[in-house]
Amino acid sequence: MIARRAAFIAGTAWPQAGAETFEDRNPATGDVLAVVEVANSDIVDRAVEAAGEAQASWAAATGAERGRVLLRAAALLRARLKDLARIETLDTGRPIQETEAVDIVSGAECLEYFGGLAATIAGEFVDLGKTAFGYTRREPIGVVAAIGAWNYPLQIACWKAAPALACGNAIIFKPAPQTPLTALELAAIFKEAGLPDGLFNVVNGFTETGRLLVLHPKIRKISLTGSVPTGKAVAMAAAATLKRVSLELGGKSPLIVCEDADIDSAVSGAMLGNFYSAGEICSNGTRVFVHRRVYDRFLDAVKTRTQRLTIGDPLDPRTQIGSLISPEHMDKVLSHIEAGKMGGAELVAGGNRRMDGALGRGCFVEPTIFAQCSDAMPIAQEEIFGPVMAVFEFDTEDEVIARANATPYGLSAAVFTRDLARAHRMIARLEAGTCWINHYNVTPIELPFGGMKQSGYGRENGRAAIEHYTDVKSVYVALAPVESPY
Ligand SMILES: NC(=O)C1=CN([C@@H]2O[C@H](COP(=O)(O)OP(=O)(O)OC[C@H]3O[C@@H](n4cnc5c(N)ncnc54)[C@H](O)[C@@H]3O)[C@@H](O)[C@H]2O)C=CC1
Repeated sequence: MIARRAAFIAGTAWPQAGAETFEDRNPATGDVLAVVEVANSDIVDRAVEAAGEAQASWAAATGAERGRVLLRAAALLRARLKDLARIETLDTGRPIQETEAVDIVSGAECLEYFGGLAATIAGEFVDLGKTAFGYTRREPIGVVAAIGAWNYPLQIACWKAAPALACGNAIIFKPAPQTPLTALELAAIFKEAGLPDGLFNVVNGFTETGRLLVLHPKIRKISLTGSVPTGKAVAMAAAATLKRVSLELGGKSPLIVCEDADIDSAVSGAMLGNFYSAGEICSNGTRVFVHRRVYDRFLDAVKTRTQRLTIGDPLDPRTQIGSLISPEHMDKVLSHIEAGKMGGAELVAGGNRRMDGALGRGCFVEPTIFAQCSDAMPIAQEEIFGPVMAVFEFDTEDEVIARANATPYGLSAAVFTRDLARAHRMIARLEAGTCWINHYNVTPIELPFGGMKQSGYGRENGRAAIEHYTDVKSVYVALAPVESPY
């Protein structure tokens, strides 16, 4: 029997009589995994009410008390890693070798990091001379809502919930409709870890449910992971109530391979930055700029290693490239590949949907490399969010920096070189919020993550996240009688 999944509010499943529903499918097979209730305005109101009721006493708890709950939740995530990774693989189509190695671990690390940090969240003392001093308090914002994308559902839920809860807020999370399952598992884990009811709620649905959250007068902040057009719509709608907004959006990031780079490492970085999760990663380095002197060597190596990748059943531990998220998304990716073929780029590897055997039931696309790309081609400008690498030649440092920055996005960038002075010089000139030197797509929780330009604003992870989940209250304390002209 296919499970029916309701919202999770005030510590319990919250079914809704007569609710509109949608089917959540495994994209690798087309099988229905669950029937999910769409949260309407009554459900969203109920979630906001539950969150508001719970938040005051959570804010009054000490940071250490809040941190202990997050640490217990992290331990439960680690204990259930295999089960959670399996659910994530069924829901996203991503290989089990990825979900077991990254998703659940990253979620647990985030809860551990902010669990540890919770007791250190503090304001500052300000000396104002003999007659006064001041201090600031870092106070929770109140009820916050977070809206997720479908590529890393559990990780996104943890990256938003951990700092929000550590700072004393209550949170309402809306997963992407393609991947509703693991947020509900996380809700159950929080409850088991002792998180008071009402502090972590889950509502499901599409754009309309998201809009209800963004417009709700009692929600004080929105954190979105999604596409650039959604980010703009959310920022505009949030202006009606002047909500605070954090946006983690898309990108078309540059990965630069200098002539003195370790080419094997650069190839590994470019493959990680284009084919991991079948390319469904916002920070991917989809524009690979290679110095003319090492261009052929790089291209030969990346072609050979890409053609060896194993496409297959996401549940098979040997599979390296799984299914894309949905037939609609696959069609979009395939049309970008067609545009690449028609637009004059040289197809070096891949370029097709895989239909053999059981793969025909899913959304499997070969890892694809285009070479001899020019900056004006659509595949060089549009975010594809699939396994498509575009390779460009360059001659000079100034030239490649200008070309790398010539995009409305600014999420990530990387430089591969053995000359560390050059690496730092180039990184300082690149317009991107998250950068790597001689690596790609590693995102340790300790480092802030986020974008510049149209890739969004606000930061997740690191101490920087605390600023985005707290308000600052300034307090002036007089130590002498009030001097007044009246
Ligand atoms: N920078 C980052 O951290 C990441 C960014 N992304 C970006 O996300 C995109 C892919 O994810 P999708 O789920 O297709 O993005 P999307 O923008 O279509 O949807 C994201 C979420 O927003 C909700 N939503 C859509 N319209 C809304 C509205 N008007 N008001 C409120 N909520 C709304 C959706 O239901 C979903 O939960 C890519 O462009 C990718 O670059 C994905 C992962 C990480």
